[in-house]
Amino acid sequence: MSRFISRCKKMKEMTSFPGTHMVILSGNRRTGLNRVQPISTHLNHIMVAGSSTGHRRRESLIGVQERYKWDRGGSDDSNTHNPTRKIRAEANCPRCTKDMNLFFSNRQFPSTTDSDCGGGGGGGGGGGGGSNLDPNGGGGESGYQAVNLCPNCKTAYYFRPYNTSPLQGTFVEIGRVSGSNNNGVNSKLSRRVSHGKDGGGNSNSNSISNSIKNGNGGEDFGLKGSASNWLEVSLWDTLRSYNGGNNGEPPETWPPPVGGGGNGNGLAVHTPPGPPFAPGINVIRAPREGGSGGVNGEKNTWGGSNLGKDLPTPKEICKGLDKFVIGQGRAKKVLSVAVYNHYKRIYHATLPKGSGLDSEVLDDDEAVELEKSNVLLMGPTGSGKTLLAKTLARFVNVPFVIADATTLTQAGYVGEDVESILHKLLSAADFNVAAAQQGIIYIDEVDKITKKAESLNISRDVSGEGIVNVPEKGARKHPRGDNIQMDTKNILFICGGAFIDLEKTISERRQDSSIGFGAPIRANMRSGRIIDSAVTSSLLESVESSDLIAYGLIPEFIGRFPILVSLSALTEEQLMQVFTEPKNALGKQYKKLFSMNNVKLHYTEQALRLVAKKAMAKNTGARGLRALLENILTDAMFEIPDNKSGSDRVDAVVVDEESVGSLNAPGCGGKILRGDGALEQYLAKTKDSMVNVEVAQSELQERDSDISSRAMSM
Ligand SMILES: Nc1ncnc2c1ncn2[C@@H]1O[C@H](COP(=O)(O)OP(=O)(O)OP(=O)(O)O)[C@@H](O)[C@H]1O
Repeated sequence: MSRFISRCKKMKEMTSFPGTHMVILSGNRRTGLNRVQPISTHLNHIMVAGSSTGHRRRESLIGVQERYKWDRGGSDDSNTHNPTRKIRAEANCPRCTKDMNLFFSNRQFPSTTDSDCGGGGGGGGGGGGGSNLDPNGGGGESGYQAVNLCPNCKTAYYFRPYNTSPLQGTFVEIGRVSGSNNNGVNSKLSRRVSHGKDGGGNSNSNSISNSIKNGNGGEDFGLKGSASNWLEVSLWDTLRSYNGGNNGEPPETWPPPVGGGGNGNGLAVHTPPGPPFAPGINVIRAPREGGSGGVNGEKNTWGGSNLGKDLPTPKEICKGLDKFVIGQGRAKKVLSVAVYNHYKRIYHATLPKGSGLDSEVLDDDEAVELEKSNVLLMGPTGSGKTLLAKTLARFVNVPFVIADATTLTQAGYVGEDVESILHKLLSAADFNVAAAQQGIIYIDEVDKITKKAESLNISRDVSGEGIVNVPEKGARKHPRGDNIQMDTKNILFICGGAFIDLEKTISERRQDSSIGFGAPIRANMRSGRIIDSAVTSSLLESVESSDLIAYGLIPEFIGRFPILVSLSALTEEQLMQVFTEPKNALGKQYKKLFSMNNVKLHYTEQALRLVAKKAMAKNTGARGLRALLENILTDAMFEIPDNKSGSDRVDAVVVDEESVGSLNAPGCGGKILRGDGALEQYLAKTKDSMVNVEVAQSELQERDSDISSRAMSM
């Protein structure tokens, strides 16, 4: 019981942490020390230097200036009509979310929103950098005045603000520093950006600045004017256009959005990969190296709430699922809505209140906090629970991992624990913490752990809310190792289980309906007869939390899963469809495998039906199909790689009824056809024999009718 409770509580813990992901700063200009309202783990704290409004403010900021040794560039604090404020914000790195200092000046802020903004402008050093980067000696037009380097993941950014309250702007990722030189931008980075003219000062930084400015054939595409269009690249539109000829399903590998990579400007425009950035914050990613993966080989485009308004609608998601999953119409619908709502909720939480950006939300609703809705899938083995969860993750382009509830342990036991599952998720996200924090974790076999519950031993506070420290190296106990903090608030948990005989528990609850539905089921149960699968499905559709508690799951755990979805066992017809129809159909997979040896693979319809019947008899659903097919084809797969020629060459492998055998006995396996044109000859022959069978049958019918008419006339 204790281990079970503990496991459940861990899951509960993981599903309940709150967290903040906002990237918007709100400044309080009157104090001169702008602090972020409690909204951001990404931009935590802001300080402003240089002011036109009084000594108190200036004094309070001197310390800040000295502390960070800001280069004042071309600004003149005494020029009260044209002041430039230099700003340091404590932020979280858009890539790894760890703390970093963000330096910039206000000189690019629009005057309408910031009346004391003016010309001039210098820059500050960021992270490990620290120099005036304005190529025009501090008064240039680029708007990039400082390199900000994340001390943790060594990613270098420019930050270009365009509004102060709330602070909004653009992170421009310059690249990532490899090696151990943290003192600014190292040679790798400088090589990548070395096209610019040297404006003096720190040469690396200057060339970075200039390369961004001049990267597009010397034109300043530097995030003014056209930049806003440039930044409004829609990931989903990109996806759609990318998939123009691909029927709208998600790509195997997500493409860099339009404008990235090869557009000549040396930068890829990406929706940020991780934290749910509000519309006011953009991230422009550095170009990929080698054409795939991120700068360090990692995937650098993630979706989730970053899709914003381009998040596919439930109908679009459902339509996409249809391409991969046979049947399960109701489950697809419920899941599409759940996933859509999940990421919509995260996206809306990032919108600055009262900014007008969240205009769809009525004022009265602003105080309403939306809770996460994790999903519990109930259905027999091989009905598509895991497949649905995996395909959903693919559609919204978030990292996905599968864990097994039976191996979930409390710390100290052998097996997986919360930290290792989260580490897996991090790994699936290429260690992009922010992306992992929006990933999907599928926990299989949650029904199995109920029976193992032994005694109550709670090692963690069940209502515990906070951040999970995930050891960087993935080991569970890693006292001296570095930890990566992960907030589980926005991780979507989908749990699955077969819940064998749950229908009986449901039917017991419904026993008050002594006439109609409940009665025949109880009669069946009393007589020990198997409940018809259609009746089972209907019962499971009416499952309630109380049924699951009666079944053995603990209430606290069930409480975390407001969305209950049942899946039905696939019918024979649907199992046949699984062979041929889905995008990644089993039949197609084996055909591909054989084609790699230049061998054709042919299944007859009767053979597939027989395989489906066998899977039904074994109660393994679609999961059993692969094992059956594998058995049938093993000998052929053993044979075909030995390359032969002429009449010995394997032309094709045919799977017919004989290959499959009978319900209880194996068949002879795939038939190997040798020699050129062997398959055509086989098909012609079987067509002939099928025609012959049809002729024989019609002759038989004629004879029968002849006999009956003769009988009538007698
Ligand atoms: N509805 C379906 N449509 C298409 N393929 C399916 C479907 N259900 C299962 N499959 C196939 O069967 C395999 C196993 O399915 P899946 O892992 O999703 O089953 P499950 O319901 O999660 O089973 P288990 O409870 O045993 O984990 C998948 O790889 C998939 O190819």
